[in-house]
Amino acid sequence: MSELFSENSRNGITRDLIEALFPMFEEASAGAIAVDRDARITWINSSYSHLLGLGDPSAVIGKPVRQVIPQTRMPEVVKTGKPLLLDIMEHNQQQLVVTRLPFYDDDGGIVGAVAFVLYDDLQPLTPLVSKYRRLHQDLAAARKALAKKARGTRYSLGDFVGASPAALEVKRRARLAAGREMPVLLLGETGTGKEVLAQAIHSVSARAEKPFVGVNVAAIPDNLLEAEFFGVAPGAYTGADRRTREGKFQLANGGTLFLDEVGDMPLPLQAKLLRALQEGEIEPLGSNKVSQVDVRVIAATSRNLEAMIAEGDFRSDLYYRLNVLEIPIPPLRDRLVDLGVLCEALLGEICDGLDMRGEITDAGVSALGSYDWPGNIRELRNVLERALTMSEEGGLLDADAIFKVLPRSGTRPTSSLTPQPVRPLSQTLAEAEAQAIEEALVASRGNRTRAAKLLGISRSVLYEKLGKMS
Ligand SMILES: Nc1ncnc2c1ncn2[C@@H]1O[C@H](COP(=O)(O)OP(=O)(O)OP(=O)(O)O)[C@@H](O)[C@H]1O
Repeated sequence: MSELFSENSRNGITRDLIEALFPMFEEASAGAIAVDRDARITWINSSYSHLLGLGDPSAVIGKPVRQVIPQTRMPEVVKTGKPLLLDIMEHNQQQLVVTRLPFYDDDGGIVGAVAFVLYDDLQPLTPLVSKYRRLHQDLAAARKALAKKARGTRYSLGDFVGASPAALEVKRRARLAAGREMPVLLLGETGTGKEVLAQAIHSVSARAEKPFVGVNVAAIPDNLLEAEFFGVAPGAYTGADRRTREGKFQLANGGTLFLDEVGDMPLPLQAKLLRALQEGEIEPLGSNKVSQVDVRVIAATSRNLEAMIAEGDFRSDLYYRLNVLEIPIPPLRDRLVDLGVLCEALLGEICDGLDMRGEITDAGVSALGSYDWPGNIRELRNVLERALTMSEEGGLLDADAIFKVLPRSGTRPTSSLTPQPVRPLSQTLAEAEAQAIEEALVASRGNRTRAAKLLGISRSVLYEKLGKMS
């Protein structure tokens, strides 16, 4: 401590208080350092010198702090006299959360500055930051939903983002579907935007002012599905409500019923659904009265219904009834050219209502293109959200930021249930290395200097490795 405050700056009650508090801060932090008014190191504690990987801490005393910690902003604090209360600093590829405070002599002149490393690992903060962002997103989504409440939908056709020929074809068919009353079948992997599209079709159809009701068949236990779809008559079974419970068909009357994951519907219910669609009438559970409903059905599935029909798991008559207009939605990996516009739209959504910007560089977009996106746009959104949470560049995502959060595998993850043959370690390592190099080259658009930098190796080592790979 004696080295920290000079003799003439140690007077006064404030100074005493600071001196009393200092050991507590120092102990609670992951490291502390002080500089004089010329930003030269006057003191560094052992935990910080250990964290920075310095051999002998006394060897750095008197040195300009930038010489030892290139990214530090202590010179700025000494110069402006303004504290930097929470800052993220990178040192040797490690992110540190730092607080820097100036200190003054009794005449108000700046004597130097002190810094505390509050966290030497951002990981513990991730849940907090994510939670904060999620709350803001929920708020923004709730506001958006309220604005669209009259329509009962959150999405319109403009929300299905994409300018590739495949995406434009999807939108063309959706517009066609909106203008007609026929049933629509949306086919696509998980996260490709089936629900976005179903809501969009409804919101530009003649039924737009009527309810849009969605039901995910896969999410409801089989024994509850019938009640969920067709409702329950009062006292239908022991313990049933005395009042009528409306099913999704009644709730959607006049509007659109979106049947998500229709391929997961058990066969007995398929028969009842077919009747409801053919006759336009439903029979609530425990009732012997049928009632008329006017519902337009949009169904969706990620399963191969034709294969299910061949196996006897899906009724072909129901399939033909649902599949009057089919809209196949391509997986993201088949329309990678849309990555740029999708990122722009998703980053805008993620940052909506937050005091931050979210942007991605061209190299960041190329890095995203090296992955095959089994979870499609939902997964893309999650990756961007994670990258923003971890980003240090004020929300600008470059290839480094993307690779930090992108799942390692460039191909679909193989099922853990499928035992993989054990191979020599050298072979596995060589493959992993080749993949990392490929990813770096994709991210750098073939620029080898940049690729080497991304990989943290010299250009010559990269050339040597490329030579061995070819
Ligand atoms: N074309 C798109 N443009 C913009 N955002 C999209 C697009 N497709 C999907 N999304 C976003 O991806 C997420 C998943 O979309 P959605 O729920 O519609 O997918 P889904 O195909 O219905 O998935 P699942 O089959 O798992 O229910 C949502 O956050 C949605 O906003």
